[in-house]
Amino acid sequence: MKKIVVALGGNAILSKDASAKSQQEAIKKTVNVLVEFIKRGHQLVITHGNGPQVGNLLLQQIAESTAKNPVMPLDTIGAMTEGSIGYWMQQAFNEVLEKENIHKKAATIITQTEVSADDPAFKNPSKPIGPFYQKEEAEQEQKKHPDYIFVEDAGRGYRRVVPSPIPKEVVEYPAVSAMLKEDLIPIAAGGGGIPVSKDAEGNFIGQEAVIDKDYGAAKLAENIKADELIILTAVDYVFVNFNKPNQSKLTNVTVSELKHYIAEDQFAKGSMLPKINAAIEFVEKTDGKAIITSLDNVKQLLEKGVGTIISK
Ligand SMILES: Nc1ncnc2c1ncn2[C@@H]1O[C@H](COP(=O)(O)OP(=O)(O)O)[C@@H](O)[C@H]1O
Ligand SMILES: NC(=O)OP(=O)(O)O
Repeated sequence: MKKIVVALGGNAILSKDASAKSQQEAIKKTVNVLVEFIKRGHQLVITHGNGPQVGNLLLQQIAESTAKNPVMPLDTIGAMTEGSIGYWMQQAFNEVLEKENIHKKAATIITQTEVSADDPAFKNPSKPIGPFYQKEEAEQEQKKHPDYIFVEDAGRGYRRVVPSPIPKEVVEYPAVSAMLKEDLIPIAAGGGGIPVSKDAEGNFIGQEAVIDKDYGAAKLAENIKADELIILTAVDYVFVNFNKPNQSKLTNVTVSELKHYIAEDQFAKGSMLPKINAAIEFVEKTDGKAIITSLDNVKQLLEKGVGTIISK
């Protein structure tokens, strides 16, 4: 039995259609795969992204806001998406667990993640949120919101970027550990957790930011002393020379080999690099392993250890 934190990428929740129904359907498919970990006796903690959802909800709020019904700050919108995605996920899990006759329950913890108020990320927004825009659409949006920053996102279009500070600690990690002791399945640190930092009195205050869920998952895995961090995305393996004729997959790789590949610029900044950095962070700080693979490959991973496996 292993204690495993799984970080779910965008395709596990959202395809092209952002309706609630469509996201719930995608989550049901995802959960049908994740239940394989439970069937094999592992303890599972689920973390998920919220980049599209947090940006979409903010746009909805801006469109309908009035003085009496103001737009919420990003930390609060982050909490709302942790709630909505967590709700979809726990409902899907509990349905599958019941069907499979497994006497366990999943539940969501609205999780805060402590960050430093003077993290340099606040002056250098890098986390893409919300929808993709064509170049002309992004220019129109920029005119409407002169303070926003739009960047090209890994060849997929333009997106707004917001600050994404590095997690220092997942505030509610003891609640996650307590749930595991009770044989429950926690859904926690969704969207990396709500970014908070301490004020002069030592009280937490929300920050206008969105944490990278892979960094949030790595910190949670470290905090709860997990055996494995599994980052599920759209590719079965991490590759060197990705999308080039000499592309080759990484199966078993060490942290020092990965650092060498980072120096060669092998991993795209807005997509694979944060996953690699999160994996390195977890492996360096613990005795655990990190795995990067796809949701489609989970059975192969469980049966044959197929995927990119990162160790010290
Ligand atoms: N070296 C690489 N090896 C594998 N995939 C890479 C590499 N560089 C960039 N990628 C891309 O990164 C993507 C994963 O990042 P992203 O789509 O942002 O993740 P998420 O699943 O969290 O939404 C992969 O699907 C792939 O297209
Ligand atoms: N918070 C976060 O990293 O979300 P995405 O993975 O959806 O971008």
